[in-house]
Amino acid sequence: TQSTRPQRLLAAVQKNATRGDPRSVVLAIDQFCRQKEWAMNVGDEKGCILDSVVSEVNPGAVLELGTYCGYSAVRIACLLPPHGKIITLEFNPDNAAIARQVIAWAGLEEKIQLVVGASGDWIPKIKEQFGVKTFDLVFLDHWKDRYLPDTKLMEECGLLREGSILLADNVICPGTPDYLEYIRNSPRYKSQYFKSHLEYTKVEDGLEKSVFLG
Ligand SMILES: CCCNc1ncnc2c1ncn2[C@@H]1O[C@H](/C=C/CNC(=O)c2cc(-c3ccc(F)cc3)cc(O)c2O)[C@@H](O)[C@H]1O
Ligand SMILES: [Mg+2]
Repeated sequence: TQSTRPQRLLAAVQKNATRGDPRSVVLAIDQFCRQKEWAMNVGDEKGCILDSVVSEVNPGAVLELGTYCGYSAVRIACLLPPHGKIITLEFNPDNAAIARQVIAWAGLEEKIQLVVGASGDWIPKIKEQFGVKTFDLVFLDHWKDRYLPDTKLMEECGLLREGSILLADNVICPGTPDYLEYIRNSPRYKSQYFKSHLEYTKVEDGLEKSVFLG
């Protein structure tokens, strides 16, 4: 039977990356996506911007919406401080199964909590289920029309504190117009656009970094 792209991406990690070496996993995925098949990972160029934001925030608690194959969860997790953790939500069980194996190959199972389910269902339950008070950093990379409703839900559920950082992928391509309009005009956020390119291409895209002001 025909394999899926996530399955072929995982095979490339297992073939080309060193077990327990997260940076070799990131490199193997980027090389696979550049040389073999494009896939919707945040990628190496926007990944460097993600790295700089993670390093600056030095987060103890990170939430990621949309794990896909685990590329950004691995990239974030290898920059976390010793007790830092990332909770990543993925509602497609096939993608979650691949991501779990990518995360295991990187040796980051202790730092990354992969939860299979929809963000809308899980955001209201995170506090009680995972003993998280608020998130220092949220990385949004799931369906683009869900960035805004999920941001409002995170506000309502008290998951954001003064100084929490939201970092959103794809605000240009595919685009998240309603989210951008809200976040850039809300007095409760201070936003900054980081111009870059769609992963593995020359097409414009970028990340929007927003600080919640409380
Ligand atoms: C109930 C839906 C909302 N809640 C959700 N909760 C948990 N996981 C969710 C999710 N939505 C989607 N997901 C998962 O995130 C992933 C989806 C990500 C969507 N991303 C994109 O569409 C995307 C698309 C592009 C893209 C850009 C240009 C192009 F020509 C083609 C594609 C580039 C990107 O960087 C992208 O992130 C999947 O694994 C999906 O199962
Ligand atoms: Mg993306």
